[in-house]
Amino acid sequence: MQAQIDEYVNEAREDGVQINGVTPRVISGRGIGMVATRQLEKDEAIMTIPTEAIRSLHTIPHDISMKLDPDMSIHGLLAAEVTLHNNPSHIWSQIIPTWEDFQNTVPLLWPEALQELLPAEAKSLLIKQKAKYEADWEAFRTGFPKQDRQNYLYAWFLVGTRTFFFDSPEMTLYPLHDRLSLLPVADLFNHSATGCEVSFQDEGYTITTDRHYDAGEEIFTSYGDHTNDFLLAEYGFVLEHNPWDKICLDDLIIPKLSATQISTLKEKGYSGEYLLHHGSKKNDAIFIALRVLCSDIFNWQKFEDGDEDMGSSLAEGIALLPELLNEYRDRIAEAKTKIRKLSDGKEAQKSLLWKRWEQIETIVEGLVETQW
Ligand SMILES: C[S@@+](CC[C@H](N)C(=O)[O-])C[C@H]1O[C@@H](n2cnc3c(N)ncnc32)[C@H](O)[C@@H]1O
Repeated sequence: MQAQIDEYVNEAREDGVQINGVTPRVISGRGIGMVATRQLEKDEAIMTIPTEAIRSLHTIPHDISMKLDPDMSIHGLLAAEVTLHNNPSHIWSQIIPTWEDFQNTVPLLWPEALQELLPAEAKSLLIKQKAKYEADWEAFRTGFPKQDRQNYLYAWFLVGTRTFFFDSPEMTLYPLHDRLSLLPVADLFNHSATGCEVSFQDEGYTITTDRHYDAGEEIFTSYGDHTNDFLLAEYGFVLEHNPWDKICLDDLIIPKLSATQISTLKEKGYSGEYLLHHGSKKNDAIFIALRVLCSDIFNWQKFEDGDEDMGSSLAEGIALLPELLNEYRDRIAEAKTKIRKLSDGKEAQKSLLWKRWEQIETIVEGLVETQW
């Protein structure tokens, strides 16, 4: 594999990519990652990718884009190009994750019985992801009717898990989440909660060290301040230590809300994603939902005017938490029992899901002790 990785790097260098003090290596449990080849100091530019090497909307070949819906997402277009031009003998095809790698880790490719057991945040992300994929697939198969659904899904995931945020002027017509680009070699950085800085200027991208690194250390970028449910649904992994991790209480709170409470919360933009962690603020969606839950009439005007406690509705909302967390403990135990008994699904899939529930259990136990 290292020979293919080296060839991929050499090809990128020919396209103007500059690599300084780092190199890709196979890393146990993480596919390929970037490693320091020497001691690196903070603020060193370890990689530059010139604009000519960036693949995005502007590089989609005309013979592909002309057959596709002009409103198709950039994600969908890049996946179309990867599907149609993916040449198995090309070096990129030899180093990227396989279909089986994705099947093991990415919930969208798991059996439904296992998807049903995802925690609330991951499950709601999965629903959105399915809708996006179906829209892109529909557009792709309309333009290219002979193409295979699985090949497109594979390409769609490759793109989804290895693209960078690209904020060029032509991107302004697209939603933020779809302003995507593919960058050679930079797509081999793995994620950690904090990592090297990725910046974009007119000349291209630069990746700069965020701290000192010793030779041999793995070098990460951060894909964002994501929870482990997000990382699981979007990228197919969870971090062991994730300061951005949160638990989602939607499944416990929403069924307890009346229809009127649900519509009031929706109207005010708090219809879900009731996430809780040690650092949750009193004006986060979860506390607002809890306050609405225990007040007959929630006075939004007073709340929006900054009346923090409004006749102690905050204290009443907080008082609901111990019972909710206890209920969550039962849900966790139930989910773990179901995973253990499930005949569907591969061991790798089940053990990743199990691990996520164990992490949630640890968070819940910590939150039970928290004084709000
Ligand atoms: C941009 S690619 C990074 C390169 C990738 N490891 C490879 O072999 O091609 C993103 C993918 O790498 C893996 N990954 C990234 N960060 C990881 C981490 N901290 N732990 C485990 N897997 C990680 C996940 O499979 C993710 O979807």
